[in-house]
Amino acid sequence: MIIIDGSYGEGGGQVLRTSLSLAAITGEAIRIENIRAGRPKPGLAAQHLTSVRAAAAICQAQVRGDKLGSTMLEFIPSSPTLAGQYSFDVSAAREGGSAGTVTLVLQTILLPLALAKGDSEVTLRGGTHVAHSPTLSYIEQVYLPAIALMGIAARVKLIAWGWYPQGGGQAHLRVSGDSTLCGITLLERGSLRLVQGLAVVTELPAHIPNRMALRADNILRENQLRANIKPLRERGVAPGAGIFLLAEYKNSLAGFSALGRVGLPAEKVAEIACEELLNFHEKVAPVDVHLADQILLPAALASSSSQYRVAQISNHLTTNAWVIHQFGLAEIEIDQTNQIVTVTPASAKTRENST
Ligand SMILES: Nc1ncnc2c1ncn2[C@@H]1O[C@H](COP(=O)(O)OP(=O)(O)OP(=O)(O)O)[C@@H](O)[C@H]1O
Repeated sequence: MIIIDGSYGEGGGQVLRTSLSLAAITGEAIRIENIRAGRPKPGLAAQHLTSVRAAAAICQAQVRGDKLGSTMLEFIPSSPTLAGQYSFDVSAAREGGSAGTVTLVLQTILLPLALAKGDSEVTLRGGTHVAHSPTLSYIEQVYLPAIALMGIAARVKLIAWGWYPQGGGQAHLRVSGDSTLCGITLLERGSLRLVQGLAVVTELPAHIPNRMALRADNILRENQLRANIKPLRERGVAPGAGIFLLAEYKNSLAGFSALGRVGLPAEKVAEIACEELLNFHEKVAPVDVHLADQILLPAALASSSSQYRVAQISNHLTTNAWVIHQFGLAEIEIDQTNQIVTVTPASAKTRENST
């Protein structure tokens, strides 16, 4: 049994989710202790518990400690990952519901399903655009295209917007199985072609997306960036607002978002997302700070090495590298000076040595 200290490094939910994905993929039994010890409310929250349940469903795992607030989890897979049709609801994990994000549940099971025999379809309910996590727009426009380059064919569709605090969103994921993962080299991003954007509201007046779009458009043009920002007003289960910007470089994609809340002017929401994008654009790296930690797992499981330059080395990145190391799957070198991540999967290393 592999024992993981959930308080290591970032000490958040990602230690748990990466461990769950790797347990499902390798069939290794795991125990995670001190879950989310680095957070003000440690232990499993609704999103984490749903991730545990989703991972357990796909590899028929026996689980101990799977309840809200639990700081210890044992997870013993009893079958290789089974492709199929699944449905998971984050709000069902807590009485009174939850807007916990579906995107992190999606990331927990996506790789195991891509490596399983056969195709899968997953319906996910909960938050779709929630702070401190990838939005579903980011998953669709940045994460999935990046891992497509590594051999994973998956598509996601937004069925209903889910914002904090009500949640109630829905997404549908299709994953092709039997994938063979290959490494990625992303050192130069090339020139910026266009910034695509969506300024969206549900159950709020049309002037809000229009003002977000106009402000973003003005800021980006003042900075000599070509932009195409569309305002969108949609129906939803509750009011919500946000802006999602996609920077399309010749060799890479990067995503930036900001969410509205009561009291925050529409223009300010646009400014927050634009500022993030402009900070990234000032640098030369092709991989944004969030994608940097998210592509580490497919890179570690690939049949060849990867190398990518990141805009920032985060605690999430170094912590995820540590978790992967606990499973002995890859050598990961993070060059702090040049901000380059080099991943040599154990399988690629064995092959290199034998040739
Ligand atoms: N704006 C964003 N765009 C894309 N990805 C994001 C964004 N913000 C955070 N992420 C990603 O979301 C993940 C968050 O992991 P983290 O462990 O902090 O999450 P969590 O389970 O919500 O936990 P916790 O409540 O423990 O912080 C990381 O992979 C990070 O890169």
